[in-house]
Amino acid sequence: MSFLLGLTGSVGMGKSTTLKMFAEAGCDVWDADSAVHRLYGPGGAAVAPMKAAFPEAVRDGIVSRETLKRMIADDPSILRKIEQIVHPLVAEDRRIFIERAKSDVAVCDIPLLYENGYEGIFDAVAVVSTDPETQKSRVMARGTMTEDQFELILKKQLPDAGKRARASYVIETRTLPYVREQVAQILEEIRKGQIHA
Ligand SMILES: CC(C)(COP(=O)(O)OP(=O)(O)OC[C@H]1O[C@@H](n2cnc3c(N)ncnc32)[C@H](O)[C@@H]1O)[C@@H](O)C(=O)NCCC(=O)NCCS
Ligand SMILES: Nc1ncnc2c1ncn2[C@@H]1O[C@H](COP(=O)(O)OP(=O)(O)OP(=O)(O)O)[C@@H](O)[C@H]1O
Repeated sequence: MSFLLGLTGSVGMGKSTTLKMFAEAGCDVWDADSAVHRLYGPGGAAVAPMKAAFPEAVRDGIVSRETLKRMIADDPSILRKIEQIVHPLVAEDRRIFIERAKSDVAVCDIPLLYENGYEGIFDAVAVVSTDPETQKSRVMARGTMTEDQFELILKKQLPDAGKRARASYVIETRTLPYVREQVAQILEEIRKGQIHA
């Protein structure tokens, strides 16, 4: 069985970028946003239930994130309904990954790890973090969210300080080489701990 490391952090803090570095270091990795993409895509398990709940958001057999974002902008309470449909399906996808993971350390990137109370699944949790100005400028530079959407998502998330306080490890996502260094250090620590356990 793999040592299970949870990876989280607020929107735009650098989860996906950091997860890639864990993968490059030999870890089996899984991420919730990609699972949502698969579930919304052709043949995805979320397509039928989403079509039943939000017919206008499903076209040509796929869930349109653009339409969802417009709908959420008009009525923010819709996000909660989407979550009720999507989160159990994401949890099942994650369970299968964990069951099949083969590397000594396996990493799951979950944006809402603390908000949804998933801490207990993991042996340790790493939080990616940077200052709020960098965070916002990264999200805005991506051009996929308006400022209002960013603020709405941010409000739904446990503040960065709370995440840092609960973390086993905090990864400062200042520069890419520095993140790589911290990833190597964490893996070394985990592996040492396993050997001495
Ligand atoms: C709102 C949607 C349409 C936005 O799509 P978009 O392609 O622009 O963004 P993407 O999915 O890549 O998410 C970007 C980031 O937003 C944050 N985020 C997304 N959904 C949520 C949510 N329900 N609550 C808080 N933060 C969220 C996360 O930090 C995530 O990494 C989409 O995220 C969605 O359908 N969310 C509901 C499913 C969900 O809760 N996903 C979160 C992981 S399980
Ligand atoms: N350590 C870093 N140094 C410099 N830029 C970074 C670093 N980490 C991430 N970035 C940049 O910040 C942006 C957001 O990073 P990333 O997509 O990894 O964040 P995320 O937390 O997965 O975002 P989301 O919550 O929206 O899914 C990207 O454009 C990425 O290139």
